[in-house]
Amino acid sequence: MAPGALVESEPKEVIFHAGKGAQKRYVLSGSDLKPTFESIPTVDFQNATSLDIDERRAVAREVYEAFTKVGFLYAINHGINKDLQDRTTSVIKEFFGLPHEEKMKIHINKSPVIKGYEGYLETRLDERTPGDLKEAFNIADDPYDPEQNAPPDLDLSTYPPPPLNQWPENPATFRSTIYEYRAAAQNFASTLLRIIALALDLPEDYFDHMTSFPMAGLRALHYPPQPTAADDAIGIGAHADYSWITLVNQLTDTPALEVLNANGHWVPAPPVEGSLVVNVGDFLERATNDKFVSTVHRVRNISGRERYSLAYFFSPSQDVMIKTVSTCLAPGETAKYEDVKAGDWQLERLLRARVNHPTSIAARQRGEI
Ligand SMILES: O=C(O)CCC(=O)C(=O)O
Ligand SMILES: [Fe+2]
Repeated sequence: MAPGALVESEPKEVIFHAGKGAQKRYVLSGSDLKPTFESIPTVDFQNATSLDIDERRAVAREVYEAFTKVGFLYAINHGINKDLQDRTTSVIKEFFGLPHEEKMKIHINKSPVIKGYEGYLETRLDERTPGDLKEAFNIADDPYDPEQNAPPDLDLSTYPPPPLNQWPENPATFRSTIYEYRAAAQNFASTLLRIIALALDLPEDYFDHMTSFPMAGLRALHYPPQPTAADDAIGIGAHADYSWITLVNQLTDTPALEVLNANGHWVPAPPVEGSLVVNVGDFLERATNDKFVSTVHRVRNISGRERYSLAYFFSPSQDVMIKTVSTCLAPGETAKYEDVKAGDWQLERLLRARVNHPTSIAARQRGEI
């Protein structure tokens, strides 16, 4: 290269998956730079359930700031205790350490709702890579799992016949521990829903109806170390979440999560002991007419160490209509999005992201995706 030639150290655009498919964001520099975040704020939820409304409102103001400007926050004092976190980390590590054939017994292709074990390179969010360098275990809302206490009047006709979730035989305490964690995460999500309602100037119980049998999924993840900074390697390609909110527990101290700011720069979100990463998903972005941002993120494990994490995706019950919240529209302003049924919208996105799954192939043949 000639002396003085420009060295392109960063790609000029970032490609990510959000909404209906691949989108682009330009990487800005110099005078093009916009005001945007450079770090992830921390919000203390100690007072989120205080008996004093002013204290609850103070938490809501911080959540409003974080969700409008960043779309991500670190939550502390979220109520998931260290003992449960340690036991959860331990069963997850043990599960991923099982022989491949053992994990394949519960492969997602055996579940009509794409739940169970998913191996390395099976998803590919970034088409420039061979696939996402991670393995995962997924569960979702499943009325046939007694631990989920489905309401007696739930319309089962919207669910395929059992089995939906698939559980490994080992470790023996895997299922009970994962359900214990799910209950704790759901508890915090319910608190958060009330704080979000306050932040949007709504009655605190405004979103409570969404939780009668929420689409609450858990996804345990294992990312092996990837070759340092290789462009064609990624743990999970850049994407926005199809959830209402996501709670990510970075189970170990391995940094790898990165969040995209408005300038197309990646801001690290390293593990902070005792915290959960909370991010806005596409449903909440839609309902707030883009006031809260469903921010793009990715996982790149260049630490040289194994990384484990556990994401809890909270979405409303299947039959809830996602409508624009009135307080998010200025007088005369119209909603950017049409109303959608939560279950239909989520399923479509799930199927699009798993092109080779039998349920996706069948939906494509019927022209549904
Ligand atoms: O592992 C993480 O930190 C994040 C995972 C994630 O973004 C996802 O599963 O949607
Ligand atoms: Fe995500």
